[in-house]
Amino acid sequence: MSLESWNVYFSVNISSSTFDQCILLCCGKVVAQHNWESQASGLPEYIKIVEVGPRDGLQNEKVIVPTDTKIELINRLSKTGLPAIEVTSFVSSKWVPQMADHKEVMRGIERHPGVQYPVLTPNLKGFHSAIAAGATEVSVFGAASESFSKMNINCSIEESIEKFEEVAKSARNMNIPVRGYVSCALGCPYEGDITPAKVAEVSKRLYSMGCYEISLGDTIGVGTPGSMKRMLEAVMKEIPLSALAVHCHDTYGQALANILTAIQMGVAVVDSSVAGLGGCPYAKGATGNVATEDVIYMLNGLGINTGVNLYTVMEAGNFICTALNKKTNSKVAQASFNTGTIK
Ligand SMILES: CC(C)(COP(=O)([O-])OP(=O)([O-])OC[C@H]1O[C@@H](n2cnc3c(N)ncnc32)[C@H](O)[C@@H]1OP(=O)([O-])[O-])[C@@H](O)C(=O)NCCC(=O)NCCSC(=O)C[C@@](C)(O)CC(=O)[O-]
Repeated sequence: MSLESWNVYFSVNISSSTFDQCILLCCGKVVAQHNWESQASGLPEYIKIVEVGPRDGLQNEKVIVPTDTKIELINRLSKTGLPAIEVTSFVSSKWVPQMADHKEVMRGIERHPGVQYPVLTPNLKGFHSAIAAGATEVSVFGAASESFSKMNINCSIEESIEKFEEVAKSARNMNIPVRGYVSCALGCPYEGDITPAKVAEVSKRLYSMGCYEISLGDTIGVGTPGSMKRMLEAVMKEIPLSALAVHCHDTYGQALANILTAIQMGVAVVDSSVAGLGGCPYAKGATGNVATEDVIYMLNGLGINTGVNLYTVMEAGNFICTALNKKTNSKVAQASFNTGTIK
């Protein structure tokens, strides 16, 4: 067991300064192993994590989360090294009551240099409110399924594209970057299978209107590495790889495998949610996003840099789970709690 070979064993609590870099032993068991060799395997050297917990993670919570708790969560996440934290949605409070305090959250957070704080804006009304509240980046959110588009944003795909074009035009005039989501990229709660060609078509339209990045959402977590590969192959014919992100829910326990498939294909942006919180109010039964902790743990093991400190993300996860009185969905956090490495 030598330091050089990274077989470093810790029998004490996780050290925040070394957590991202080392092999970890809890109670005599190896729980993490850094493997520099895999950097030579053609995987991206850096993966950007887009933290969607404060928005996607909380939007489905039945009990309204106090605004101060949301702000505290975002402030904690801002100190973890995460490069992007999705803060809230400027949507109708009748549709998503949990996001009704969007202005207060946006105005209340501490912004850290180098961290992006995007917010969801489905239309011009949402865009103008977001900008007035201080947003400096927005996301439009479309779908590759007609039925989901109707259920989620009350309009057809075509109508949604028209609304997004208005947002994109205003954003361009104000130098505001726009991110684009394509939901149901691997399946729809109402229509079932969605063709990769449809995902590619909607993605191309969002990219052509100026979205700098297209996040491909497995909204209900039904995808597998096989369907992820087929979908990405279709989308990559239309959009540069550097403009693609994946957004995987973990309903069927496939999220990490799907993300690994995507990064093996060169995707270098991954959405995730602290403590695996989340779900879409218009995708019944879909569980949370892949947990940020679990993604970072996997990427650390592959020797891929994220710039994110796993320990402080686990602390933020612990904070929000305590506030919500629920158990974390992160396997990594669960394992760490069980072995007493985080209290
Ligand atoms: C899109 C709308 C607003 C259309 O809603 P609508 O009812 O069709 O809109 P409307 O233009 O007819 O307006 C109706 C009312 O909504 C208001 N309104 C209109 N626009 C806004 C706005 N931006 N912000 C606040 N209020 C708004 C408007 O002012 C009016 O108010 P009223 O006169 O009745 O008092 C509605 O359908 C809505 O809010 N949907 C919620 C969608 C949502 O947030 N879904 C969850 C996020 S998407 C997701 O989770 C998937 C993702 C991104 O994570 C990726 C993945 O996993 O796949």
